[in-house]
Amino acid sequence: MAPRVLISDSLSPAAVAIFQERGVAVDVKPGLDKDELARIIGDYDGLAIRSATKVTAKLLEGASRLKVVGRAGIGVDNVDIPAATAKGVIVMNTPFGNSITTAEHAIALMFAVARQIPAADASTQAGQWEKNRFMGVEITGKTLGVIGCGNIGAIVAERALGLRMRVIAFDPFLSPERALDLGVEKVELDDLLARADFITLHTPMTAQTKNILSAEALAKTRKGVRIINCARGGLVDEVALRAALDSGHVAGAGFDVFTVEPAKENPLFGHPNVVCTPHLGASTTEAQENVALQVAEQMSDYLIRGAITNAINFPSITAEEAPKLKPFIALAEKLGSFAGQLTETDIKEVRITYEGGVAGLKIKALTAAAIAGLLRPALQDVNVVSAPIVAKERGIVVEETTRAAEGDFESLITLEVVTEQMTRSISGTVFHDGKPRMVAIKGIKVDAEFAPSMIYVTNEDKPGFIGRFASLLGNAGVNIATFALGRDAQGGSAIALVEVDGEVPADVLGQIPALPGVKQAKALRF
Ligand SMILES: NC(=O)C1=CN([C@@H]2O[C@H](COP(=O)(O)OP(=O)(O)OC[C@H]3O[C@@H](n4cnc5c(N)ncnc54)[C@H](O)[C@@H]3O)[C@@H](O)[C@H]2O)C=CC1
Ligand SMILES: O=C(O)CCC(=O)C(=O)O
Repeated sequence: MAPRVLISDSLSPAAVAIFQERGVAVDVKPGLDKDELARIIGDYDGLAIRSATKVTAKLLEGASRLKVVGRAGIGVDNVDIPAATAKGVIVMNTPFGNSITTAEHAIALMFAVARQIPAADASTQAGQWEKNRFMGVEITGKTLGVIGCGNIGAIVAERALGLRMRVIAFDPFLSPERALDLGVEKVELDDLLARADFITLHTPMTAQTKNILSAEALAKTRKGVRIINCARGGLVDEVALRAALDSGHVAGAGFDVFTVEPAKENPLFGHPNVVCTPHLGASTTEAQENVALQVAEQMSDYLIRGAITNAINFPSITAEEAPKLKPFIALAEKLGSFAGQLTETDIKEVRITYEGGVAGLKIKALTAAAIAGLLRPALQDVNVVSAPIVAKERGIVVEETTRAAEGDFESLITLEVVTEQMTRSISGTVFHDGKPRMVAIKGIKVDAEFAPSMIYVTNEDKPGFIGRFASLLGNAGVNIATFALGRDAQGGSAIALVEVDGEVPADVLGQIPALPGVKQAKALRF
């Protein structure tokens, strides 16, 4: 069945065409209320949104088929990422498609505030011709303080330099080299507050940036400063800003984003030196076409081919990598599953070694698959997206090593699982037939495929075991499909991996350890 996507916000129609071209069924239902959306979300594999749809933990509860949320835009603060991750839903955005447009909006607001253009327009069109009321300021030669100098902040900085402004930037992650390249001066926040004639915000909304322009920070700004916010409501304390505007300390503000949106009322509304737009930063035909095309391409690539681009909660996998990675993802998950089915105590550490060709693939995705397989016998709901977080929450240390091929295999994955009692290890590879195989357990060589129903036996390498074991299964009507054996030395420790048809009855499994020399017998399912 073709994957099905719901577009729940206003997206350019270009997205629909892309989904359909790629074989994804698509329904367009912008403006649903949260109950209506909750009622139908269970029918969809993908959800394409802008900023209006709120993807909450509650909505995700009913999203039984959902695999991907695609944000046609940058900020994903309307998506509960931890809840999506816990549910195994990939969240992707389009990090560049609307940056130029949003930067241009910030510059537009800066001019609008500097020259009070909206108020002057309203007055002129009302026939008032108030030439003396509107005295602006030049921006040439003024200092622009950019808070957050990433994609959009950097474009704003470039444009502002072109307008002959001086640009200073506060961004803890801006390297001195990048600052030099851009021609901006990297400064501390207090320095920026003290020096800037205009301040423009371009950070995401995080615990660190929330209220970054608090009452206290606003008090450190220059008298006559003008503040532009095209990033997120809540970066600036709106009540404190209104007070600073009323007192005349802040000369003007241009706001596109508000703490509560849609903003039907707001402390800033009604002040003569405030210019507001209804979150229009990304609203140009060009940007909307860019983000709609990009999100539809990314979501289709994931749903049809397993390629992951611009995911917030999973490493990227290109369309070329996806088919190469797929059999190794299956291998990693099955190796994890083998160890997980045998492990009954708390896991302390997981070490995964990637040797040869597989070491050149996206090992983060492989590790996530191995951990998902490992934890699933204990936690049914864990999946490739949520596994790394679940492991972290449980204090499991995960160590990855990559190296050149050392043994007989072009590619080899070895998983070691450390518990209080023991370290368990299993190695596997993928042969040219694309099927994952176990090639060593506890360092003992074997050659076995993963089958739906298997029995794993560890025993002493003594004559007679195979006959007695086969008779026990035969007498119980359990048919052996394949039988793989391995041992570390003649008369030493041996293992058997036996594929059987159908489930192994519990009473039959219970009789195996009573056979002479048998140490352990476990039924495994893959
Ligand atoms: N008004 C609108 O319609 C739009 C708003 N946006 C908003 O703009 C924001 C920025 O977008 P991009 O530039 O593409 O993101 P980006 O990730 O490229 O840049 C964000 C920058 O903020 C910096 N930053 C993070 N924490 C900081 C802190 N505590 N102090 C100072 N700087 C900090 C980062 O180092 C980074 O350089 C988005 O998160 C989104 O919320 C984006 C597009 C449209
Ligand atoms: O989709 C929109 O109109 C808002 C864009 C935005 O805020 C973002 O991309 O972060």
